[in-house]
Amino acid sequence: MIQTELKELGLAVEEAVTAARSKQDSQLLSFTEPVPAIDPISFFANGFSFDGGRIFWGNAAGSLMLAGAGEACALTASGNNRFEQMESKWKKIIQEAIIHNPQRKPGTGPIAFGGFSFDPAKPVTSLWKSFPDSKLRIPAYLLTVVNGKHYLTSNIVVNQDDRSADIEQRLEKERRLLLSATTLPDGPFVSSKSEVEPLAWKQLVRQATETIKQGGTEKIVLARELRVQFSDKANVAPVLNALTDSQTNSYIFAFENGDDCFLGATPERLVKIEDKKLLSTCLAGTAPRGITEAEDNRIGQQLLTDKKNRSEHQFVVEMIKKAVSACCEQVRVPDEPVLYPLKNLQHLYTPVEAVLHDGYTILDIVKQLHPTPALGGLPSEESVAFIREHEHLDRGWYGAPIGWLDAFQNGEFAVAIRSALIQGDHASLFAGCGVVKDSNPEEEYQETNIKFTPILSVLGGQS
Ligand SMILES: C=C(O[C@H]1C=CC=C(C(=O)O)[C@@H]1O)C(=O)O
Ligand SMILES: [Mg+2]
Repeated sequence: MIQTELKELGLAVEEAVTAARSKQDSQLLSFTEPVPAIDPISFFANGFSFDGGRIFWGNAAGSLMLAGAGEACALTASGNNRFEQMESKWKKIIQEAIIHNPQRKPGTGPIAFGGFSFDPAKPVTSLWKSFPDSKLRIPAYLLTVVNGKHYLTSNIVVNQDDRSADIEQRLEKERRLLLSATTLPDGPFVSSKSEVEPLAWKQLVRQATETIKQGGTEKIVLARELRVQFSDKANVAPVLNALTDSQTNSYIFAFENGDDCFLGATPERLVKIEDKKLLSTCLAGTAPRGITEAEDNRIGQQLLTDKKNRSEHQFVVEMIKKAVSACCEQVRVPDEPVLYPLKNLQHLYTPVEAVLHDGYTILDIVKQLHPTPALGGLPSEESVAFIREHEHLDRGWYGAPIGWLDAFQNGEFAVAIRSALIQGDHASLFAGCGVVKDSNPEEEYQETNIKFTPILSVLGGQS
């Protein structure tokens, strides 16, 4: 990584042009500076015409928001060693980049933002055709809001025959557009919806419980799809706005790839790393919220002591604890879960804290953890094989890691659930649930219905 001294953007562009000419190859310049406050959703809305697509991230704590427009570079990787491929591609980009980022705040500078498919061994259908096994994008422009401060990072690929003055002119125009105030367009409205094969899905839950009872597998997470049609082409920015307003305690994410956009509001952190400190989350076991406080408390207390939900949860705790212990020291995991309340439902929640051993990166941890038994099952290989063979669904990026990493070994990935893939005037919504030996198909079906609610309601559908 070539770090430049504090300087003006124009001088940094000249330095990058000189570097491109001397190595006779393109040069990535990443320039970060503080900017006046702007709503990240307005920034996202302003970026609609930028090639490649837009990204959005709001962490569950509300302390970090990212909005990106355009694509400076894209990293893709496929197959079983996609995490390792990504790691080496990312390292190479960072090593060769010219980076001007004096304040080095997490989530600023050249970040790689994107996601992975749930299972690279499952054949891809036309539904997910524009989403590869994994893709991380360095956005052309990135707005980072960290602890209330706003930073703009411009990532520019400079070619050897570029002229500094032309680049500066283009940057000025695009930055002005992105940072201007805007009014959000109207959100989508659902004109019709259809559940994909609900009866066959309940039958599959029955089959999974039978398989579990025969031994060898203890938990299998099954998911299903709900398709919705909009009255018009859907605008994404107002959907993100509604998710941010309505889904507290959740990560709000969006990855737009060409004309398609995958977005959602997930409560499930996979891993966060900041200054070597690791946080992970065990989240599994579900109940609805009550209407009155008394009813809510009663449902919560029942959830905390319910045998079936506790077993669903415990499989996740044991697996995450083991995976984290392999790469970390000072691993701390409470003995008992607590409740994690969301707008429409509540979960059993156990946080995991640890300190990362030297030599490990966030992608190593993502590889170790994905899929946790909250999305795959236990044992992992057998449950994923069952899903691959029997589930009538192309999960695509649903249920898989989505997030970002920066050049300073910080990053955060969530598990992409409570999500939808928007494709013009229609969308597919996804929801799943942990099936254990005493799961009841009708109850699991109802659980997935509640899990559709947060995303369905912001898409303009009935809840
Ligand atoms: C698979 C999903 O939820 C997982 C996360 C939390 C609780 C779960 C459950 O109780 O079944 C699931 O394991 C989903 O929302 O699509
Ligand atoms: Mg469940």
